[in-house]
Amino acid sequence: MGNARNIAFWVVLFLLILALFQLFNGGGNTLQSRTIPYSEFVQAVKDDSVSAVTLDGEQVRYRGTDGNEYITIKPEDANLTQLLIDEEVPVEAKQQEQSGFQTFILSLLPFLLLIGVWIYFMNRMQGGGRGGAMGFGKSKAKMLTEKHGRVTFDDVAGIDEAKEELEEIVEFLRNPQKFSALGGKIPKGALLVGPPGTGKTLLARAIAGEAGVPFFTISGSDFVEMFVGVGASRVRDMFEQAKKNAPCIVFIDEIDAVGRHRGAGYGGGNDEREQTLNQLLVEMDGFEANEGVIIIAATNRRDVLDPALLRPGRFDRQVTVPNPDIKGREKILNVHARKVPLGPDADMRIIARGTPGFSGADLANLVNEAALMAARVGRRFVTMEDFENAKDKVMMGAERRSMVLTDEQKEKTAYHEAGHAVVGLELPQCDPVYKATIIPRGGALGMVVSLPEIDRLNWHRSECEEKLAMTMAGKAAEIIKYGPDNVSNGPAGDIQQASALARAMVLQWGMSDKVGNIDYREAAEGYSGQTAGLSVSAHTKELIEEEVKRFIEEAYDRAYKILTEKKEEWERLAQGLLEYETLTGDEIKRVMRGQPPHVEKDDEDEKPSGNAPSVTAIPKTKPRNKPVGGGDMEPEPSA
Ligand SMILES: Nc1ncnc2c1ncn2[C@@H]1O[C@H](COP(=O)(O)OP(=O)(O)OP(=O)(O)O)[C@@H](O)[C@H]1O
Ligand SMILES: [Zn+2]
Repeated sequence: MGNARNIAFWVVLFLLILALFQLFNGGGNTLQSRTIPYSEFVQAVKDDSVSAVTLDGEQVRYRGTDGNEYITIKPEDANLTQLLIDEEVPVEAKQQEQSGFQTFILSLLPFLLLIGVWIYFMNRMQGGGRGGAMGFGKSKAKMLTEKHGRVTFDDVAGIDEAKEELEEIVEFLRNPQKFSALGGKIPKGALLVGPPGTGKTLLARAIAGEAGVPFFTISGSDFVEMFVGVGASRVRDMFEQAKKNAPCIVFIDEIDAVGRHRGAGYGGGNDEREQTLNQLLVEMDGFEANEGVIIIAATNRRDVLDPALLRPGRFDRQVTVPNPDIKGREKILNVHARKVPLGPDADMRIIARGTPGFSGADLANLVNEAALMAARVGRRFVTMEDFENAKDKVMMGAERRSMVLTDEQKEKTAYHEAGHAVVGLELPQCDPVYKATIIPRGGALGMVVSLPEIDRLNWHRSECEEKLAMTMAGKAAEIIKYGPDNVSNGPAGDIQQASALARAMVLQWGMSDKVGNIDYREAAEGYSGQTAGLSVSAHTKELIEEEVKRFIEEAYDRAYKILTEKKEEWERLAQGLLEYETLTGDEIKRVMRGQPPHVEKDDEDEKPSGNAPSVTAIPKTKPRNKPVGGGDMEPEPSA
């Protein structure tokens, strides 16, 4: 019994009693008027015991100073007007005659109103809203059935291991008797762990869809209420509902909202949350695995969960749902592309290649954006170009064609981006340059995109060095072209990327022989005063700084050298970008050779840029590959 619900109940009851009291008190006034002889009325007027009179033909009503109402009939010969004037008695306008019934209803009005309010309140508390959210003590779980669209394993792609691990649950739900007859141990709960948007909800729904059982969904944060006891009673109610509908699946999203380590709460013990969590534990222990209720919870913070949740008999099965790899991305794209008409050139493999770090939800969004782009220009199918644009939009923000750039800014951007591209193409270990553009997008004035052919998990030092050189090429280009005095803040994004990569090389990956194979990241945090860190000698600190700087400076010099050697090609590419604004990998190569970017169909046999290079994201330390060279900052007025 939710406390809050009780309080509300008593408040409403109190109001009702108050209303009834009022009714019998005040109501009496209008209902009981006493009829008196006219002479008595005249006497009352003279005695000043009349507060006001109402005239209605022969009938005179008046309220006496005693609070009662009287009625009298004026005899024909009496001069009432004169009497009222003499005695200065105010006359009130004649009231609308009301039937007895109307009067009755009217007097009941406040009472009815209160009943209405009361019913509304009780309804809200008991979840009168059909299939919808339930209030206070009731679980807020929403039940999804096949009416809401059936989701099956076919709709979930790219996370095959996770699917396999959950197959067993589907089997069990389809045929609980078979399992219990064999005395097999059925998991009561499974915990899906993984970053946002990787399809945890989808997976849980697919289990329900495959097994053909109802699916209850609730978010951990729905249990968290300010009233003590409400969360716990919601948990209880949720389990009751689930048992009634067994076999079924209960999905608790963001379980960390309730499931945080007890005692390690925010700002010291949170009674309500702990009580809720305890209730959850009690309920999970309280039902038998073969009752057919399976609890699936999702979190991206396994580390904060209370260990009690992970004990056998609770969420003893843990399934990792990672971001998809390149193959997985292709499959997910295909799943979502089923719903849109594709142009003949649309190749999901290439898109998968260009979207490392994208989650399933990001990819779904990408396909949707591409379809919108096609619709906007009135095409009936979605082309590769739409996908490209959608990808750039998702990654970098929308194109800002309307942004006014001076010719000078445009030219500088063109030389800067051409610098990245030329160095990227020159260095063999950089990822292939896929595209260069000087159309502003998001916060960047232009960018060079390079795509790894496969997801890169490890990096050699020489590759890192080449990547650094490509990143620093933008700045080198600006200096060669405009001189050190005229370098802009354009390379700010590059410098940030280069610093992050160089630091990782030195502090984390042991790529500096001088610093050695020691992970100094914690110490580096100490630098910025965040943590005490472990103590590092002043000498080592200097060494680290020196080495980070050396990697970057050497990369810069390398880029500078390449650009001076390849000055002509670079110049041609910059001019080409100024003319065409966006060039693909093949077009870039042609323009650099001094050919027109677009070739006639018949000699288009070149495969997408062979072994050309590029800089891209720093592996693992960066969430998503931002185009290198990309993120060139737009000049900020103040910066
Ligand atoms: N593996 C996948 N296969 C197909 N579609 C996917 C996949 N992963 C995500 N999606 C798409 O992304 C949408 C959102 O995914 P979902 O809500 O299941 O992610 P989630 O992991 O539960 O995220 P969160 O942790 O933010 O709740 C899905 O409805 C689906 O369209
Ligand atoms: Zn740049």
